[in-house]
Amino acid sequence: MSIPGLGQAAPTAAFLAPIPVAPTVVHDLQANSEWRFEVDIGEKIDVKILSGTAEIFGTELAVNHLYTFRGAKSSIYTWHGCRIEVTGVCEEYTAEETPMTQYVNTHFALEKLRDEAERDRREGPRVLVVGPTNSGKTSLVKLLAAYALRMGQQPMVINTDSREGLLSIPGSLTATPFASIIDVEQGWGSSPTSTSTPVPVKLPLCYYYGLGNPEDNTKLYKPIITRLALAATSRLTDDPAIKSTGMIIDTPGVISQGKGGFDLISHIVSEFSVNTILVIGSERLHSEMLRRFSTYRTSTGETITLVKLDKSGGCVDRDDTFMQLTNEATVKEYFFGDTRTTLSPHTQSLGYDEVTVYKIREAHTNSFLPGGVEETDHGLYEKVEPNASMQHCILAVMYASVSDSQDTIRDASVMGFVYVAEVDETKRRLKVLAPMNTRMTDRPMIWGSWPEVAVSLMG
Ligand SMILES: Nc1ncnc2c1ncn2[C@@H]1O[C@H](COP(=O)(O)OP(=O)(O)OP(=O)(O)O)[C@@H](O)[C@H]1O
Repeated sequence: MSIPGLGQAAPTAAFLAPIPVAPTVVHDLQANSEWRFEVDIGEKIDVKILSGTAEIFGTELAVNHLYTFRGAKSSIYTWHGCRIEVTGVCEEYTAEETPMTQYVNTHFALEKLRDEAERDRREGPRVLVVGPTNSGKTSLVKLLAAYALRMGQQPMVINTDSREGLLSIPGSLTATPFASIIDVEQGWGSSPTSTSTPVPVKLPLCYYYGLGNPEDNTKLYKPIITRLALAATSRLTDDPAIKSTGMIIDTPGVISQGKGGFDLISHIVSEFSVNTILVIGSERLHSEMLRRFSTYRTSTGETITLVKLDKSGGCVDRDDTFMQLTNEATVKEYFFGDTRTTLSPHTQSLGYDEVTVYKIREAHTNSFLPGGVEETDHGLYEKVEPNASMQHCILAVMYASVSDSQDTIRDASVMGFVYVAEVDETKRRLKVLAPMNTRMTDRPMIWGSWPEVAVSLMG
C-alpha cells in the first residue's frame, strides 16, 4: 500500500487530469419573465443576481449573494428585469408566460382579508390549496407565505401531504408558524436540528401519519388531521400576529383526484374551518368544489370563497425515483446535517424488550368483504416485536407513554425520529441512530412504511 504523498509510485493519469471547470453563463431576464431550471440529484449550480430584482416562489433574492441549488426543479422570477450569473450544469429555459399576476392578485385579496381580521381582532383567512399532483400547490403555498412574510405577516403553513415533509421527515403532517424568511436553497428552510444557518430555524408542530397516501388508511389520517387542526388553531389563538394572518394549507395531489379524496378535502375544510379554497390547474375539480361548497357554512357561519387559478407551465413531474432520492436526502439531512451544518447523531443499542414499537396497519380501511360485510377494524396499530424487516426503517418517537392507549399515541406529537441501522436477531438487539442521546425506552415508537429508505444511511 502506498500512502499518498509518501509512496514512490508516479502519479496516475487520473491524478494529473485537470479538474473540470463548471461553465458560467450570464442571463439577462426581461421584466415579468421566469428562468426555469432543473438540477439533477447529486449535481449543483451556483446562482448570483448581478443586478435588478428577482425572487424564488415569492422570496426575494439578495444581489451579489451566492445561492447554491442541489437536486432542484425551480425558477427565478423577475417583476422588473434582472441579470443573473449561473455556474454549473442544469436544464434551463426562460418563459415569458406565467400565472404570476393571478397569484399576486390572490395574495393582495388575502391581504385585504388579513387587514379586516386585524381590525376586528378576528382570525385571518384559512386558505386551502387543492389541485392534481404536480400542479404547483406547494409552490403556490410557498409563494403566498413568502409574500405574506414580506408584508410583515406571520402565516401558519400547514402540510397535510405526508409524501413530502415540510421542515420535517416525510410521513409527518405539520403546522409551522413562519415569522422569518423562507430558505430558498433548502426548499422550506432549516430543520430544527440544524442550528447554525443564517436563516432562523422554524419549529413545526409535528404529527406522524407514516404512510405515503392518505387513502391508505383514512381511519388514521382523519383523526391526525383533526389533532393537527386543533393544535394549529390553539397556536393561532395564542398569537395575535399569526391569528390575523391566518393559515395556508397544502394538500396531497391524490385527494384532488376522486370521490374518496373529495371526502378527505371536506374533512380538512371542516376541521380547519377553511373559508378560502384555491383550485389550481383543474376545471373539473373546480366545478366539483363548487358543487360541494357553494352552500357550505364554516363553524363560524362564514361562506367559502372559491378561486380558480392556472397551473404554471413550469411545473414539472417528479417521478418515483426523484421523489425517493429527494426523500432519502431529507432523511440524511435530518441526522447528518447538510453542506452548511454538520450534525453528529448518536447511536444507541437497545434490547428488544426495552422498546415499544407499534406498526401502522395499512389498507384495511373502506374495504369490504364479499357480500358487503365491512372488514372488522382491529385497531390502528399492531404492537410488534422488533425484527429483521425493521432494518433501514424510520421510527417516530412519540411524546406519549408506553402505557398509553393507541388513540393517545396517535394524537401525540412527535418527539423525534430514529433510524434503525442494524437488527441483531440472535442477540435480540437494535442499533438505532438518533439526533440526540435521549432516553427512548419509555416512549412508544411508530413504525410506518413512509418514508422508504432503500439504502443504508451509515455507509
Ligand atoms: N414556475 C415553475 N418553474 C419551474 N419549476 C416549477 C415551477 N412551479 C413549480 N415547479 C416545480 O414543479 C414541481 C411540482 O411543483 P409542486 O411541488 O409545487 O407541485 P404540487 O402540486 O405541490 O405537487 P404534489 O401534488 O406532488 O404535492 C416542483 O419540483 C416545483 O419546484
